[in-house]
Amino acid sequence: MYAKAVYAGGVGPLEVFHTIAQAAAGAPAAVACGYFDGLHIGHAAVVGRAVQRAREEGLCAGVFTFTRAGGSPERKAGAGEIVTEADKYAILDAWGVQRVLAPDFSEFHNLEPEAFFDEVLVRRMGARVVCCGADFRFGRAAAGGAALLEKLCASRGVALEIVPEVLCGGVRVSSTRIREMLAAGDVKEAGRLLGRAFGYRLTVVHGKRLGRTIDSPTINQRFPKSFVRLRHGVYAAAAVVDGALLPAVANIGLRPTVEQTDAVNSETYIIGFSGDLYGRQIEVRLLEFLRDEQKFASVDALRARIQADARASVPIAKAYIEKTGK
Ligand SMILES: Cc1cc2nc3c(=O)[nH]c(=O)nc-3n(C[C@H](O)[C@H](O)[C@H](O)COP(=O)(O)O)c2cc1C
Ligand SMILES: Nc1ncnc2c1ncn2[C@@H]1O[C@H](COP(=O)(O)OP(=O)(O)O)[C@@H](O)[C@H]1O
Repeated sequence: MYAKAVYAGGVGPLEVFHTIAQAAAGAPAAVACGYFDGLHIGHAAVVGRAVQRAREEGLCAGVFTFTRAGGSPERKAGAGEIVTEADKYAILDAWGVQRVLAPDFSEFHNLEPEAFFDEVLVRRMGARVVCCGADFRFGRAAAGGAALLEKLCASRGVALEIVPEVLCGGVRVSSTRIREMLAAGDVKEAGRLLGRAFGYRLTVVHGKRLGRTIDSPTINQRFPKSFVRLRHGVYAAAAVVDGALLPAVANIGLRPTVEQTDAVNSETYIIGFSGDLYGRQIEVRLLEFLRDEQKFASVDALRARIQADARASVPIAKAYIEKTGK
């Protein structure tokens, strides 16, 4: 695993450290803390406060988060990830974050809360300001909460901002709520809680070379094993190619008409596009659920249905592209 990566974009290059041990002692910073799966509008409020405090006080805008390959806090066990790790950094970058420390959970889960605060937040991240949500837990066995954090911040001269919960429809915005919506195919509602359309940027891999023969070439993308569960079926979609948003239609599922597999595939026909996208990272955004995946009696029936799906998607995708502007 690489220790440090630099992403371009945002206000400057974003530095990402993947181990605590290799993160050099940081410049004075305002640090947002959390797992931040999905980077929804509640997370945007917490990270946004750190970015704003950093700008006002001449500090570095930092985020402490973590990965879960080697273990997971109990309350997050088994929950699929709403954003891939790479997308998480890209979004934080766009939000104006400059420095991320994202070790694996296994590297710090045994630290006592005081050690976590002093060694990780203050020394490695240079925290002068800490921003988190009211339910932030830290330290071994999640022993530390807001009250202890307040005490530690006060005794070390660190400012603390506990950012109030963000509500949508009177209910707290949460990653759990978004996962439930995605499992039900409700990508529109999930998009409301995310503050952007739900999507993923993944590498385009080779498929069966069948799409091109039925007038609907599709980019095939494989979800990471840890990814959130999506309702299988066909979605109105948009794809980002060379910075342009294009109307598309996507099938998420197992393609029972042409295959027997348990590997979930994302296949997207980009309407009106032609070109070679193999090996590229392409972002697909799901806008609206159209229908369930079906096993068709013939490839001809599948071909006709995909053309009808594309026609159904176009007005939805065009309206989205017009509204989003790019
Ligand atoms: C809009 C759309 C809808 C689809 N719906 C189904 C479906 O209901 N059932 C199915 O078995 N495959 C479905 N597929 C997947 C096709 O089987 C697949 O795209 C086609 O076989 C081409 O495969 P290839 O990309 O490997 O060449 C759909 C694909 C698209 C783009
Ligand atoms: N309009 C389009 N939408 C999606 N992919 C396209 C389009 N036009 C060309 N392509 C290219 O064709 C490939 C898909 O063709 P297809 O016959 O479905 O083959 P595969 O078996 O690799 O899915 C894509 O990976 C991409 O490189």
